[in-house]
Amino acid sequence: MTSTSSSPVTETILNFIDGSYRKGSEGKSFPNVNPATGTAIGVVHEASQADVADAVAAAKAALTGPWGKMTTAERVKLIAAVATEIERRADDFLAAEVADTGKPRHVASHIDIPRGAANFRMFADVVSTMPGESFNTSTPDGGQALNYTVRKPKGVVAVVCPWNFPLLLMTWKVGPALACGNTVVVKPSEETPRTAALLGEVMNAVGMPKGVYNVVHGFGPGSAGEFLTSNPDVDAITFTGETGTGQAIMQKAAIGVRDISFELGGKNPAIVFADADLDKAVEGLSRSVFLNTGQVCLGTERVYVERPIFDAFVARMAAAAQGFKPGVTGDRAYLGPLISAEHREKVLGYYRRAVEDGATVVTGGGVPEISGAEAGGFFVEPTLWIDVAHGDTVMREEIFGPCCGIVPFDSEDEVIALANDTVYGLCASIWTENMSRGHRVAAAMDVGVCWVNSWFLRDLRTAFGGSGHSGIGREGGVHSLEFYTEITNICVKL
Ligand SMILES: NC(=O)C1=CN([C@@H]2O[C@H](COP(=O)(O)OP(=O)(O)OC[C@H]3O[C@@H](n4cnc5c(N)ncnc54)[C@H](O)[C@@H]3O)[C@@H](O)[C@H]2O)C=CC1
Ligand SMILES: O=C(O)/C=C/C=C(\O)C(=O)O
Repeated sequence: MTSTSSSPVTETILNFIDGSYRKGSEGKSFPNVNPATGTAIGVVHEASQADVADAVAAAKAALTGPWGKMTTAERVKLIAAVATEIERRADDFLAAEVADTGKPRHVASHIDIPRGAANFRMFADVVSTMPGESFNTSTPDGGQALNYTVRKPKGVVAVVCPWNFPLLLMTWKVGPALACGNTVVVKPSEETPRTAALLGEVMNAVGMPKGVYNVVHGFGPGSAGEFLTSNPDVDAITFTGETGTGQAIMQKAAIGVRDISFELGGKNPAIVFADADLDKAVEGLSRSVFLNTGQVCLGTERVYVERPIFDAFVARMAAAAQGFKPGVTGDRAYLGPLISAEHREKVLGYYRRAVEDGATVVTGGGVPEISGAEAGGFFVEPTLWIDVAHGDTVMREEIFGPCCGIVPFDSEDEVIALANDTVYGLCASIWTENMSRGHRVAAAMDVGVCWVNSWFLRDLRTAFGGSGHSGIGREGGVHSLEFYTEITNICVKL
């Protein structure tokens, strides 16, 4: 990405290494495709192994340069300036994110871009107010010792990102990493390279020292992702994406015993009790199934509904689903495309599989008829299934599309067992007007995050992450400090 243009849509997208934009040293590039039209709209310069090594070396050197010598107050001021600059350039970030993902502008302008800024501002606050820990300790000779901790940055952090909320998920990691004094090398998804590249301009504009923030473009295996995660000068790896990719990265992290933080896939359940406020439940769950065209790790793909309201709920959800309009850009009800032709093929494979396994399609189930510029986009219909069995593939595997299976249940114990019977453990939502039940069932969910009568309601200070195949570790607020800092305990004999 050039540092001067304000029209990112047609730009060449470059790596950002040691404060400068660079082509890949091996001359390789790949197209950047707009998923809403299926057309190439840019060229991304792929980083070679040598480029990735340069980025890591720049990040390592920056740790002992002006960045490493800053006080916390100076560092936090710079981080807050990054947030302000993202806000000032919100239109550029919005254009870049919409071009890469095809998502509705109102989604990117209300979720992706503001969170990009908030992730820096919140972690600047957390680090400024970070308390230390101390203990007075009795010693064997009848005296006293004082134990206290100091936190230090871990070093060079590799940040490997997905394509569904590119700026949001990248800054969710870069914000705390920098606030804690680390340096980063970011590997954005090959599908969505623009906002990570654009953030380099922001870093230079606020005076971030060179080498603190670096971006390398490319793919996973045999490309920038693998080059980065296997570089021995990377001290820690934070990753959001597919569970299988997490396993591959974990193997690389084992060499050199590097720390990892993983936020992986999910097969998130929702439980709707008969006493739920149906309006609230349908509004919340249609958002959780269809927002971002279902490409949300927190999205709901299994809905359990208490039998007395099952038919009414299904009818209301079908009406809500039909309100999402794939391909109708500019309409408030616009349902964006899936990220790529390949991902659409994967989702359509699940659509076919559901029917083969005996599901009844309540609505959707295929590819919408679209004319005009969006005819080549990677759209699918919002889809709901009933008559799905617990063991069906579409009820067990993460699909990452705008679809879910809806299943009736008869008792609280039964539904808790069904909801928890998965290898994943990212999130759940419970819908009931009986708050004792809400608290009780929420606590029984084997997940990292459980919402009651809401979904994706985020307070950035809270612990965020998943258990089982959904991840390792928690980020958010002070929890991020556990991953992005190393503690030295100092024991002073008094
Ligand atoms: N937040 C989530 O839970 C997400 C889940 N997914 C799921 O994952 C599926 C595949 O999507 P992808 O974009 O291919 O996800 P992915 O997990 O393969 O890719 C995420 C990031 O990891 C990088 N990567 C891939 N393999 C790597 C390796 N061996 N070493 C280092 N880096 C590597 C990619 O280049 C990208 O930057 C989707 O169909 C969807 O079901 C995708 C994105 C986000
Ligand atoms: O709010 C967040 O921090 C994260 C939201 C979404 C995801 O993590 C995801 O879809 O991967």
